[in-house]
Amino acid sequence: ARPPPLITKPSALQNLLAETFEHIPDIPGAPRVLVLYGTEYGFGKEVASKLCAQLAIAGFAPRLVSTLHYTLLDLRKEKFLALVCSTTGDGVPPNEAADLRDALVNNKFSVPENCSFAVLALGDRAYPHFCRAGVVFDNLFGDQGRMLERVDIDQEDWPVIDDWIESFEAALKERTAEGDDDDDDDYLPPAMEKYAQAMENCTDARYSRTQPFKARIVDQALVTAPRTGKPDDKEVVRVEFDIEGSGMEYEVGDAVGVVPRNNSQHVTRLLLALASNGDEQVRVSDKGDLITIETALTDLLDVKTPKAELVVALAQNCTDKAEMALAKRILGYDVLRSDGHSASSLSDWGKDYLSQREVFDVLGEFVTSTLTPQELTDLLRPLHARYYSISSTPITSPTRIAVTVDVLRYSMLNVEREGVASTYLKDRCRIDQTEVGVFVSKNPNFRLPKDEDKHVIMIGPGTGLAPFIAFIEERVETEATGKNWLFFGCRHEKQDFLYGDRLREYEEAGQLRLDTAFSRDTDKKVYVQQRMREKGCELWNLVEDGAHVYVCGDGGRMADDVDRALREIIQEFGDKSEAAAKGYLEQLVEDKRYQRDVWVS
Ligand SMILES: Cc1cc2nc3c(=O)[nH]c(=O)nc-3n(C[C@H](O)[C@H](O)[C@H](O)COP(=O)(O)O)c2cc1C
Repeated sequence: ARPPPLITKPSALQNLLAETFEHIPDIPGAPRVLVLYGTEYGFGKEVASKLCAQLAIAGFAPRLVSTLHYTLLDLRKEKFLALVCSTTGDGVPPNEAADLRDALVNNKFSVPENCSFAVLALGDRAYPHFCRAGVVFDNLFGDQGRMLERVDIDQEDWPVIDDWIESFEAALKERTAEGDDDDDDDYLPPAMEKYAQAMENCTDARYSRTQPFKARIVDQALVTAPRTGKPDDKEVVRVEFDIEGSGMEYEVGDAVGVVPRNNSQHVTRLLLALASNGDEQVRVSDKGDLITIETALTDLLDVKTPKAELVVALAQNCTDKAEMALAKRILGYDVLRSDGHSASSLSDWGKDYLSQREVFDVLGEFVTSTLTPQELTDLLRPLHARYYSISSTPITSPTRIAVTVDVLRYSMLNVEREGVASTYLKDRCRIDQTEVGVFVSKNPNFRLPKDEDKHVIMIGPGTGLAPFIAFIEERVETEATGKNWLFFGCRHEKQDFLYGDRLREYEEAGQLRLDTAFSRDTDKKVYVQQRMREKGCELWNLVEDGAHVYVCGDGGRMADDVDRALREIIQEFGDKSEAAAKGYLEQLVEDKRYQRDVWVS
């Protein structure tokens, strides 16, 4: 799992929407609502624009403003405020929202009592600090005016976003209805006409999850040794896409979004469970086209991860006592007497239970319950794009994008399971035959130094090596004079030393300093952070000499361990107190000399 969808070029529709609501006039009788957004890649603005459109239709006068252009003190004049804010970097607000956050902190300012606000936080669960920027704003705003609980959005989960928009609108209506008698229910801002027309005429030019570029697979090669059948086998594959003619551009450090397709065997078994032949027509969203259930299950829906709502629906029409009891245990309440429980609530036991099962397993537990194809469609999550760090450089491959994919296969409840996108790319795509939907996802917080004489220190165990193979290639191609130093780790040198030969060649040519930690080849387990500590003095000297430090890979233990090792090295060799070492590292982050691209697997 990786970084987010990039809106490479804002679509004509998006521009128009944004323009419309940036200049909306004050309209007598229409309550003003300030819609602030903080975005790095444009999704926040897209969501905020949609919110404005819905509010305008509902008779409000929304004003769309970037957090960059908003003066904190003006909040005293607002009655209603919605903030849509994404999280970027290593859990920080987008650049354009950083000043507003600082202003709130420095002035100890919270939203005044007379202003009702709500926060929609955008993020991605694959990151360790899920939706942290939205959480921070929600806390800083204080408790006085909060009209709705904050909602945290995982990737582009439009159904949840739409629900939030609906709740926000309902809360506004409730508040403006009280004592407001000049409400004009028929009011529609004149600009909406332009908007409606644009909706019809507009062709969306960007590449995104919903409109990816169809890229042919031109290479696919294993970069680990062939599998031996042992439980700790690793299987990593390099896949190359041809993006010629797409107009897409990328830089090293960027990621590519891959739109996967589900395994047809998994689709078939769900169709069998529904007693469907796959041809029934369904709509995946209210405004979506009619498509067959087979297409919906193959291309648009997550057929693995069950939601609580699925259990609720199955419990509502099952006829067996044991099944009802199971539902009650999973949900923590009896669906026939919901007692105010929300459809998405689960007991702790239920969370654990569902986390170990796929949709098909859950259907199998409720055999007396039947769902129609449309009902199941409504109960499944959208199929998300998966993001992979790019392992090629446009200097040598401007029309090809390579990714390094860890193929996910595991056993759960004694059944063999597999990841969606990784097995799609490895097992179900063919060189020169398959076209895969892709789009570039910019990552401006993970960039090589512009100055080629700066040193770079890269820490990337496992598939965390993926972007660094491109970093190194680019530095070699551009004949960068700064040093390149890589810390790599994996379990076994012979089995899973990705790109081992290539890295050794760079090392032998004097283009790379390589330190490796093969954790299971020795009696005592050894990891990259130990190698860093062993070389602490040299590492410190290079950092003092202006080196940029990069970490990529598992954001769980590895990223924390590496961070701790860096602080200890700064403390010991820089002769600093613990607090001073922490401050030194924070300054490196501020100066964009310590950049991390980490995810939770
Ligand atoms: C480099 C990078 C870092 C990110 N870091 C986080 C993070 O720490 N926490 C999180 O919840 N989401 C993170 N995301 C995901 C974005 O918040 C999410 O994709 C969001 O929809 C992007 O919205 P925007 O286009 O308005 O910036 C990150 C995305 C990128 C590209």
